[in-house]
Amino acid sequence: MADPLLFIENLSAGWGEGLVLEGISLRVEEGQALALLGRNGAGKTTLINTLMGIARQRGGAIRLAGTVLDRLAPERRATLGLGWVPQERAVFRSLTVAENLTAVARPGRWDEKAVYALFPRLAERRRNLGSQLSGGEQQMLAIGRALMLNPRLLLLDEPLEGLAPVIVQGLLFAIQRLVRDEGMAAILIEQHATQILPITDQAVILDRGRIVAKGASSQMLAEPALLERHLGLSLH
Ligand SMILES: Nc1ncnc2c1ncn2[C@@H]1O[C@H](COP(=O)(O)OP(=O)(O)OP(=O)(O)O)[C@@H](O)[C@H]1O
Repeated sequence: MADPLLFIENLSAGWGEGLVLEGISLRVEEGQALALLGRNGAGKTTLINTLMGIARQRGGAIRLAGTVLDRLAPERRATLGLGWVPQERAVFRSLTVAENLTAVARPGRWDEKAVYALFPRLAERRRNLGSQLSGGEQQMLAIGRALMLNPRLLLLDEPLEGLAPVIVQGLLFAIQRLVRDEGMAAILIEQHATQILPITDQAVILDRGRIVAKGASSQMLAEPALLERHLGLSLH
């Protein structure tokens, strides 16, 4: 059988000597979007940071399209196809929007024009500096910049955090276009399960560093008791 796009088996990882994640196994196929859910401190960011080679992998295996990532530097993982949008967005504040995008460009389907088509707001702001953007615009730019790398798998760490509801709706719509219409494979971290489950294919819930539930996103949406138990959500 062909390798999945992302294959994680029995992964344990943490920071320094501390272990945060244990026994994590999951896979993401080409064109699939995975929701990574869990309460504060469950280990979601640690998992993404382990994929990027920033948190420390202690055991298990990570493969991207068959290539073992385990000991590779973050830059190498980006070159192999991981497009990471960290929680803090980290746009270049002293560069314009256009410069932020072209600074990291690699050839492929995603170029400046394609990013502006996905986020028309960025086209209007293309001559503005990173420091002049609103939180929502910065998030669009951070996603656009990751796309300019023409990644195989996009890793979005809480892209909706701290944004006004109207901005959240716009971003969700763009992310939906990306994963549904463009078939971009992605892992999306989100605190609010009900926002992200409708636009993803499968979901994983982490609790205290372990996977406590896994399945089709549609199935999870249909099980409010499960979400309530693991996420403390009330959907009524
Ligand atoms: N950069 C870091 N250095 C050291 N420890 C960290 C770091 N980032 C996270 N941790 C620790 O890892 C554990 C899991 O946190 P993590 O941020 O992965 O959870 P999370 O599910 O992403 O939560 P949140 O939604 O609050 O970001 C916590 O105990 C946290 O203190």
